[in-house]
Amino acid sequence: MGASQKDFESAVNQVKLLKKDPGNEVKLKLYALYKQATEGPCNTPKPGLFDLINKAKWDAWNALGDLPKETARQNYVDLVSGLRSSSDSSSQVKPEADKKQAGYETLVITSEDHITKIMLNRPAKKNALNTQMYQEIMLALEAASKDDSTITVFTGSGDYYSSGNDLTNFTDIPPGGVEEKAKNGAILLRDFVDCFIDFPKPLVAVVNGPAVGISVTVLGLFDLVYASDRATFHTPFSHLGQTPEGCSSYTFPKIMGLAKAVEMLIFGKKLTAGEAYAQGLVTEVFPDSTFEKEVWTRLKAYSKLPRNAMRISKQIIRNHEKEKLHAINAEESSILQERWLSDECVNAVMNFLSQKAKL
Ligand SMILES: CCCC/C=C/CC(=O)SCCNC(=O)CCNC(=O)[C@H](O)C(C)(C)COP(=O)(O)OP(=O)(O)OC[C@H]1O[C@@H](n2cnc3c(N)ncnc32)[C@H](O)[C@@H]1OP(=O)(O)O
Repeated sequence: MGASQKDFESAVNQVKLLKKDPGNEVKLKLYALYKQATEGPCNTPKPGLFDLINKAKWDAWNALGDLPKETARQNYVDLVSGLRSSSDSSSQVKPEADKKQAGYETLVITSEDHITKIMLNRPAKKNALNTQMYQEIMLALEAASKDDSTITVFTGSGDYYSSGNDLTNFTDIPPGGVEEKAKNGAILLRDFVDCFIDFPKPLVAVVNGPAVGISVTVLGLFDLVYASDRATFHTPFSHLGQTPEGCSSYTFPKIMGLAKAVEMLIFGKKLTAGEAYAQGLVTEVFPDSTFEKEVWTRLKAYSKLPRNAMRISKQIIRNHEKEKLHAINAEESSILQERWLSDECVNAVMNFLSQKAKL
């Protein structure tokens, strides 16, 4: 028998009493199930691109499609019951969690010296970007665009900058099947890259180690890229049956010339930091032993420059390309939507997942 209205109302009240913040992904699930259980399928207009929080809520609700109200009610009650038991058994907060800015689970965000630092924080998975991390990065960029920092910095925790898209993202198939999965992935990718195209302040990548896939391609949208001499830059798209994203089909040929861009984007040539510097993708390379010290000294000095002058200069330099970049991003995302359904891509991902294949 399904959950009664009373069970549902009691679960709604229990959510308010949870000892531990369940995180954004779970909160979105709760929101979507609540709306579905009380109002049925999503019936409101899609919020605008920059209304990130309401858009994330709308996407979550809309993703439930025609799920019956009774099932949504039951799923809500089950989810809350799971949260209650995990909240009760883990009320001792881990020291690491204390350091993180509230609300983020996959990132550590700090603000100091007028610099907002967004650190990718899944070191055990080489900072692979799962769905939650994509969403949190979009929220973090929106917040950084409005805070009082002058520059925003991305870096990775542990030995990697990032191993790119988390290939296990492909395993979580929604009720609408693989087509819906690919469609949602393309929407997420497009929204994610749009945030980088539109980011108004100087954006800096502190590439502390190897970078793979989408963590490399979006570098073409950054304003400074500092790399440790341990970093490498790898876009193994053909190996994965995939195609370029992050506007790299446009920015890479423009930055490094067609021949070198083809070597990376079609043939998957992995570049050392020195090669990436020679080809204009990296601004400067530092010895790993002094990387952090040198880079942060430099950035702290830059962060004292007048905020508005830097923002307006970025606008002048970048604005005339914005429309083109949005169009390229839309095209790359829609091509990838098809690619993700291809045998080539499915086989490559299965290969990674089954054998933990090294590229
Ligand atoms: C929705 C938007 C979609 C946008 C699309 C973007 C396209 C891309 O980004 S393509 C690039 C995708 N990335 C990869 O193909 C990299 C795959 N990973 C690897 O080849 C290797 O893991 C590595 C070379 C990065 C590191 O090798 P190493 O031997 O040093 O460490 P591992 O033992 O392999 O890794 C530790 C741990 O982390 C997991 N992991 C690492 N990278 C990923 C990843 N990209 N996706 C999922 N999981 C990853 C790895 O499986 C290990 O996990 P376990 O400890 O559980 O075995």
